Amino acid sequence: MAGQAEKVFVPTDTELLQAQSDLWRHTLCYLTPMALRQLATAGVFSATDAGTYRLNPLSYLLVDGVRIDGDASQTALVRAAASRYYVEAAMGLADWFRKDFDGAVPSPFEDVHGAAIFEESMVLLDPEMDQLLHDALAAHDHMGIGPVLRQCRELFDGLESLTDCGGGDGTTARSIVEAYPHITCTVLDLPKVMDKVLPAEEGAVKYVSGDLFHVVPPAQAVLLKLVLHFWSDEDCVKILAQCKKAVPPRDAGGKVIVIDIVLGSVSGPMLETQHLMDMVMLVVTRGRQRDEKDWSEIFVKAGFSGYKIVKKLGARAVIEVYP
Ligand SMILES: C[S@@+](CC[C@H](N)C(=O)[O-])C[C@H]1O[C@@H](n2cnc3c(N)ncnc32)[C@H](O)[C@@H]1O
Repeated sequence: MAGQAEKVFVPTDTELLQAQSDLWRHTLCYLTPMALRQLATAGVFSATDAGTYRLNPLSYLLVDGVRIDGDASQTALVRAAASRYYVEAAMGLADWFRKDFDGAVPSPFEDVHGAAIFEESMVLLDPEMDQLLHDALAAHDHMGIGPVLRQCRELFDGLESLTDCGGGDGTTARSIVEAYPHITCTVLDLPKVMDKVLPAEEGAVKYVSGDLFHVVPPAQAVLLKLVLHFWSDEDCVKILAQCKKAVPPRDAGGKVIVIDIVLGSVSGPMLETQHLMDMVMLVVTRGRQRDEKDWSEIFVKAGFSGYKIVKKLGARAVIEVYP
């Protein structure tokens, strides 16, 4: 209150010592990957009583060729996200915030490097990095459908057909058909992706080359797995509106299945992961991660009548959205 001396915050000795230790840890965390002992302390490896180190579930994901529901190695993702391209783009964030852009706002990545990830400009800038980005995307995307198939059976029960929108090389669709052979699956992706898939991969899954902003092949359900976080809210509404046109009414079993992060659905270190994933979308794309309110708003704007968070799976969630 005005006129009264402001109460000065005085931490206890315990708080002070904890704060100092935490500050050192945050400041020096760039050294963590540089020593086995540090990696073990951070939980990347497990230390044994014999003074050796062994793999744990986290480091197992860094073993080349490791297979869990298909290729599970996340090495490419780590190498891409820790590359100088990502770090320099993140360092450019402060300048990017202060700039006035004419027209479409580029991501900090585009602003710093003059190229956008997954676009032709990246191939021209650095073909090796472009390949690493694609490998990282595949590693990121391939992990995750197994738990959905095992833990969300109700999503697929009674489902006759599904379009995997932005379904990449069809890894997810093939896993769905293998687990639920009665489902007719179609994959929609850009011509440049489909050109590499077709015709070799034609089989139980149908592949369609197209643009999800224009038309989505009709099915009882449309799947958007790790697609919407790449796009702005405005673009998400456009994509979802196309998906809505592709599915029948709710009472005929029509639905859109969204698999993405719901910010705030978890706590502790996993919440920190969600927030870092939000930051990385800000740095390298024009998209973002969303909390439940954000999701709800774009579903309403796209004309859907309701939604249900079916399951939280790690940092991500599975949402059913009803026409
Ligand atoms: C992050 S990946 C997700 C891949 C896949 N859903 C998965 O989880 O394995 C996004 C996908 O959307 C595709 N995509 C991007 N823009 C698209 C568009 N306009 N029309 C169709 N697909 C598009 C990309 O080629 C890419 O395969």
